[in-house]
Amino acid sequence: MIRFEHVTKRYADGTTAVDDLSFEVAEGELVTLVGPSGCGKTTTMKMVNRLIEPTSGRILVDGEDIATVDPVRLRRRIGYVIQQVGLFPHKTVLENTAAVPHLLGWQRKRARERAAELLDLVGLDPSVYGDRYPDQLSGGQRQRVGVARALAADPPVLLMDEPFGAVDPVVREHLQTEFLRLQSQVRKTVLFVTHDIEEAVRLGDRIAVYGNGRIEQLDAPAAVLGAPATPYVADFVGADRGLKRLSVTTIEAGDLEQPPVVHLDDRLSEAAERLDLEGARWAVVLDDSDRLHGWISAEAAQAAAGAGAVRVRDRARRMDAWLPLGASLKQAFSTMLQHDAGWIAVLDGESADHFLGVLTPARLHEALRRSIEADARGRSRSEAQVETVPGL
Ligand SMILES: Nc1ncnc2c1ncn2[C@@H]1O[C@H](COP(=O)(O)OP(=O)(O)OP(=O)(O)O)[C@@H](O)[C@H]1O
Repeated sequence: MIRFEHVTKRYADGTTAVDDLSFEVAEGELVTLVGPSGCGKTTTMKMVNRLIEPTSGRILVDGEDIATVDPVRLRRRIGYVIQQVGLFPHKTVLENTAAVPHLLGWQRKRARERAAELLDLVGLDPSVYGDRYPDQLSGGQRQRVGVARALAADPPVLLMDEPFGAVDPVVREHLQTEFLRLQSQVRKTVLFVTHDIEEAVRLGDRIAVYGNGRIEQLDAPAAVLGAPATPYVADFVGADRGLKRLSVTTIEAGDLEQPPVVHLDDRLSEAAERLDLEGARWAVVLDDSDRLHGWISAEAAQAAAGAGAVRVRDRARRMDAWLPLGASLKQAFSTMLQHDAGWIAVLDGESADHFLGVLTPARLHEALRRSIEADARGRSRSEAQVETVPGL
């Protein structure tokens, strides 16, 4: 969809900002450009909408050499979101969002309807925010209007230059999550510039690590973190890249442990016996329809059997936290911490009504090590062998 062929940009003062760059972004793909300040990310991006012209080489958008396309016509096909947003201060949120369709000659009513639809899509209720002016919004809300505005004319390509750079880390993470949800619906071809490796890893289908006008590595986030191509990339992604992988490594069925499972209506004495027989300290408790209810400890089951309690439901404890298969290890770890839990139940991703097993901290650690080993050896995670120093 976007193709760079031997593109070089040398500024008038002799600075080579981009040096013989060749790569391609597929249709519907989100590629993050990440690297330290001054390495050529913004120059790369601005050449796509012809705000900057390359010194040599060519760029194709949807098969067409953009040097031959009128810049104004080209920019209609390319949404552009920047850090400073650049909303018109004297226009309302709705008018700002409708600005591009308006320029394209859409009828006023249709442009406003489309703008309202997009505000809704980026999480801003148009009936609440539509008539406000930009200075009546928070920084995060202004960024969302920027994204809505860039999407208003439904361009196939989006260029985003540090769009979430100016907001605090909590709002930033929130905007990233919403943007991922949005992108899964609209599937634009996106080039996304950031100097934050965490953001690059979280958002990118692939990430391009820049160093001095060149791409040092272009690969899936897990591969860049697991097997950096050069010492420069290893240094840039950081010594804690194992930890960063938590957010891009997903829970697989093979990672789960299978504790004993009992049902709410089972007799406590039988549950106690089962736990004893299997040498387990607790069991997962499911309801009649096999949905997760919580857990019961071996102690509670044994003690209660003599104290008038009859059924598992009399002593079972609730556990509301669970994760779908395919959630990230980072989500699993943070959910465990949030609930002071030594395990987290994993349910079937689609309907979330089928209990699959539990993830424990030890299994989480093993899954992470396996995924690193698997990437380094080009194998699947289930084939990777890891040796573990035995615990106490
Ligand atoms: N108009 C210009 N004239 C001369 N040099 C320029 C010009 N614009 C950018 N540069 C230089 O080109 C190089 C790449 O700049 P660019 O803005 O593309 O980097 P970047 O990776 O986006 O940086 P940042 O993360 O700080 O925005 C830098 O050395 C910069 O100083």
